Amino acid sequence: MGEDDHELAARLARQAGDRLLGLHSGRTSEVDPRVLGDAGDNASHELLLAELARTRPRDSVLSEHGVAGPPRESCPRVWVVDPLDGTREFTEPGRTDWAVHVALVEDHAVTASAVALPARAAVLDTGAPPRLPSRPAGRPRIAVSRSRPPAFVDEVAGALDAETVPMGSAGAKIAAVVLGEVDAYLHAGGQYEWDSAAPVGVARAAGLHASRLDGSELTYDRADPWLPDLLVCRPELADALLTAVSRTTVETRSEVSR
Ligand SMILES: Nc1ncnc2c1ncn2[C@@H]1O[C@H](COP(=O)(O)O)[C@@H](OP(=O)(O)O)[C@H]1O
Repeated sequence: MGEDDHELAARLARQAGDRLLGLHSGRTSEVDPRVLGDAGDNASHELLLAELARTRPRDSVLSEHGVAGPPRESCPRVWVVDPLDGTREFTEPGRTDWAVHVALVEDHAVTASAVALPARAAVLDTGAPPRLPSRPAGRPRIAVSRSRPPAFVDEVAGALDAETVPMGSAGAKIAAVVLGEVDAYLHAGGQYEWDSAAPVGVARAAGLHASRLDGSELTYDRADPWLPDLLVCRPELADALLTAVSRTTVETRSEVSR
């Protein structure tokens, strides 16, 4: 029997990650970060699209950098991929908070996915999700964007006496929750389906809570891929975090600001 969808997602995320690491090893200090970031986005995107066309020719693909395969509207299986999440961090020497996302979406839900963290030599996938470690004693830790931390998070952190942990890449932040390095990831103000589909699939498979900030379902493969806010956290913190978010006075959503 050939690879199942979980195995395929994991293999493609790993291979794309290896290709990205290869670009790092050929780097010289003179390389313009924007050129390196674009080279990474393109190389990973091309690898993922070529392999998906070869192994799943009847499926549709929605990538941050383009679409492929049959039209999404008529296709029951859609791969939602982010070839390089955390492009900025990828270009900064020594950082490990960047990722490759590969997710299969059926009926608006993620049914198989993988997140590669190439600089940590790790791939998390829905076929063999990691076991959530028990939470260490101490204040809760909330991962937030290092470049665009949402203003309301300080209010939420205050309500839970939590500390915030700035980090790049939605995939790296959700992986940090899955691996027990932080307890939650909060985001608002803008994102697209490819930023969260694969890591949310892995988080759910590992038993974590994942939702919009109002507690509603995260749904994928919609006509408009804009998906501006989310909460991923340990299940025991979900009620407290959703309540704290609902009580914030700072604007939590900016659906019009893309
Ligand atoms: N306000 C916003 N609008 C659109 N995309 C956003 C955004 N804030 C974060 N993102 C995207 O979400 C991903 C993680 O962001 P962050 O590191 O700030 O947490 C990044 O994806 P890419 O690196 O694939 O572009 C970033 O572009």
